[in-house]
Amino acid sequence: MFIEVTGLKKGYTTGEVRTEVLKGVDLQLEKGEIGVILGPSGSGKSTLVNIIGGVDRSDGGSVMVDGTTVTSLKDVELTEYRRENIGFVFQFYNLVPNLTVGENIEVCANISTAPLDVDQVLASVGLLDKKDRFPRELSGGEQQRVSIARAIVKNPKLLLCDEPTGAVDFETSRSILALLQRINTDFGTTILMITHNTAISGMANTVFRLRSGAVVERVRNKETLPAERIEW
Ligand SMILES: Nc1ncnc2c1ncn2[C@@H]1O[C@H](COP(=O)(O)OP(=O)(O)OP(=O)(O)O)[C@@H](O)[C@H]1O
Repeated sequence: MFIEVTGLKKGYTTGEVRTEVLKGVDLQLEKGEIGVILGPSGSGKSTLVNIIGGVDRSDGGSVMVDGTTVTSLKDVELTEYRRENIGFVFQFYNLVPNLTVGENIEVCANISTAPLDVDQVLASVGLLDKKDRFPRELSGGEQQRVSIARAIVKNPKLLLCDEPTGAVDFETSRSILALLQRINTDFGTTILMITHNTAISGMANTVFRLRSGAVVERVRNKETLPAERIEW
């Protein structure tokens, strides 16, 4: 199993109030698959994905990714794990405003041990002609494609997407999802994606429904839907 989350727990203490956010989450995903996490606001989706990606720590349980027990890593090892293996895509693109499109991607390529070619990655997201533009000169959908290029230039094993289509319209969403599907096929990248949109679950191999900090439903799709055929 490529991702194996077992009994994962996480809580936060604010003042004197303790909130248990993840109450024993189990989740498995095979290598090269697409997993979708659905769930209401506050159910713990981002917290779960942040722990899998090594940006947050759990209180209990374990996360294994490609044979590495992420939950046992020391801080320095966790940074290396994240840098070498994980690409992140967020709802709001988090591009550096005073760097060009090309430079935004090069920054990530430069800290990776085996990066892909920047121009090749830009071409694969259809933005080679925008390489010298600044993020503010691009549409929302184009900025999201830059942020996807930035995430994949280091050729990550795992791409974690937190509401990647949350800020764009229907047509742009479909093209972003089609791009993610193509990355999954072309590079064999395993993708775990958070969304509010149940229509997107058709493109997943496995759909996990999170409620109040636990996976309450797990659905395996026999066939996955091409993003172009998703409707909502
Ligand atoms: N650093 C933090 N300190 C305190 N509470 C936090 C922290 N991070 C998250 N929480 C709380 O944990 C709960 C789950 O948050 P999380 O962001 O994981 O949910 P989510 O399912 O991704 O929600 P959304 O769909 O709204 O993004 C929320 O109630 C949130 O307020």
